[in-house]
Amino acid sequence: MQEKGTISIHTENIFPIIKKFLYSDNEIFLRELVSNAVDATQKIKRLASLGQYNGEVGEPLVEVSFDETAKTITISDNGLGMTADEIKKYINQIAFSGATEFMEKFKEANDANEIIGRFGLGFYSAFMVADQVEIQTLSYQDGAEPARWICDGSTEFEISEGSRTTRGTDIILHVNAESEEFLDKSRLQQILDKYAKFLPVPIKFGERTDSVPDGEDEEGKPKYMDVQSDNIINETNPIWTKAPSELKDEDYLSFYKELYPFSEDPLFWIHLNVDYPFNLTGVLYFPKVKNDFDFQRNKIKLFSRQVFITDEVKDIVPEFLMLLHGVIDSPDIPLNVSRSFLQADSNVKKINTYITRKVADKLNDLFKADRKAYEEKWNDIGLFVKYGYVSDEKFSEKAKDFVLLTNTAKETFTLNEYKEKVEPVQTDKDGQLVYIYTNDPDKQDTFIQSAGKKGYDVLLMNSPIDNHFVSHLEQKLEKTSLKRVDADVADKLIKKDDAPATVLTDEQVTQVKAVFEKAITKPNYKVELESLNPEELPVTVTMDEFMRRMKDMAAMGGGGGMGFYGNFPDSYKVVVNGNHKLITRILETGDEATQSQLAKQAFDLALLSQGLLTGAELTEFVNRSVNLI
Ligand SMILES: Nc1ncnc2c1ncn2[C@@H]1O[C@H](COP(=O)(O)OP(=O)(O)OP(=O)(O)O)[C@@H](O)[C@H]1O
Repeated sequence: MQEKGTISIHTENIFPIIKKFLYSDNEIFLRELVSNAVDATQKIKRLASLGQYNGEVGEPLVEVSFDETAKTITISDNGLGMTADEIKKYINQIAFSGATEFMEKFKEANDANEIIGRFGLGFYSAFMVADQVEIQTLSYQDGAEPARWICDGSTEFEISEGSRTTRGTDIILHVNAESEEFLDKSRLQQILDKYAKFLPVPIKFGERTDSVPDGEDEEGKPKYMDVQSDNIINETNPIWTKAPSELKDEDYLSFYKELYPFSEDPLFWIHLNVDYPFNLTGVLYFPKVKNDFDFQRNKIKLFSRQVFITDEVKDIVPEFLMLLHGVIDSPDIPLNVSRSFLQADSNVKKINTYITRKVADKLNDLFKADRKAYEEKWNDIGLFVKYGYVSDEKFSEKAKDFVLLTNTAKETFTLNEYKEKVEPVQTDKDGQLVYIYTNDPDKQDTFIQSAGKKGYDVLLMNSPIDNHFVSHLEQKLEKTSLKRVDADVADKLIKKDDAPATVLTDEQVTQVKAVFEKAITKPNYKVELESLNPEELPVTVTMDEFMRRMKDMAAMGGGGGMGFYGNFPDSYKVVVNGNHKLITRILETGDEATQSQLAKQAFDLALLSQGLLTGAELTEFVNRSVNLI
């Protein structure tokens, strides 16, 4: 048997194009060829179970080997093999409808995966690294002859009698000059670790030597001997393929350690297992999250039938769950995913929804089953529960029952509990609930104390997500607004009817205002007299809640015209408590210098309590204080 022919595509120069285009991620040739080999061993098993093959199936095995001198890499399997006719059918007729279509489409393709996936060019990825590709194969079929196919990457091929004596296939790559990096043990090991670590069929790569006990020597000491065995690089039954009932916590933890050797133990995990309307298995872990968003991204590995595809799961896993670790395996996601595919695929959207639901259910279960343990974990999970609450409508719907609020006394509440707690005291005269929060309990301590005196509770909102969380709460909660504790003096944070009456006449108000305006030389500080509780501080410096939020958003790069606010200088309100006895003192001294000194001192004290007094102003304050005592 000897036959020469032309591969049936119409465009002569297609290989150079494939080669050039695919060059960037050429390591995937190994993934493609090993996957084909695995498929071949699984197919023979299936044929046997269907009664279409009566021979010995044996233990499936795929072997990857290389020869530095001959410059070859060989992928061998004991799968179903191919007859010469099958080679012609499956290998020669490239599995796409026509070269014209390919030529048309490749222009818009974004990456190699996209081309391979769309046109079924798995086998041909071999030409990314090889000048010449050879197949030696023997089919399982009765009376089959071994066949050999060789092709140099042009459209010319040759089929002849092969030399294989056992059922299965060898794919021999004659590695090209640019790809010699692959003729290296550790490089190949690395690629296999990446893509083949959890394949369902044993993958052999070289041999390993183990030292095993071998009785005792004359002196009674234990003896050891070296035993050679196949170096199997993969775990054929990783935990996500097993039923949760078969697994113990240790199994999940040790798998986690295997995936992320240097990480702390995860907080908990979710075993995913669904077969309708799409097929998906996996284990997602909740890591200990520090307050750094990006650092731990891309920790979820995506598999398709145990073949690693990518760790960029952006479109499959909801954005807010990108901090999770673990694996997802779905045969409904093709081996060669590309970004444009993922975005368009309806299964992907369903998977996304499913994962969101599972995560929400798990959190809800944890919360219900052991609230104390849940609260202890809140430090770590709070970040993504809040992230999910603000960014994902479906999640938010469920999370409203287990998202927690923490106050400055470190007590935690659900949204409902908190509402009940503060409703009696923190409802304003129009029936609007006002939640008060701090984002910096040290800096805002004076304000927190004042709010406390009025019986107000202060929430802690000092994580990176809290800016968004606050706005979102305001949208979600009925008749509720949130104010930072320093947005106004405590008396005015929540508008009530019982404001203390002013003791000053209009004329006195004007007089005091003038004193302060003269004493305060800083720009953008606007003086206002208010009639507050006499116990309150004589002067308080505040920044309007709305203005501050706009500026915060502008600082975080928020779009929608926020940049406009960023250009405003900070502007503050200087609230002078007209009912404080200091004001009476100011009015009583006729001496302008003393008036100014008292006003300055009170103003600086207000700045000082908020950490706003620094540099030369601070020195001046200290000197003035020394003079006063
Ligand atoms: N090791 C092998 N043993 C038996 N048949 C094989 C082997 N490798 C390839 N084949 C045959 O060649 C065909 C074409 O392989 P190729 O990798 O190009 O495409 P595919 O596996 O069908 O799709 P994909 O693009 O997903 O890899 C396979 O479907 C299979 O029939």
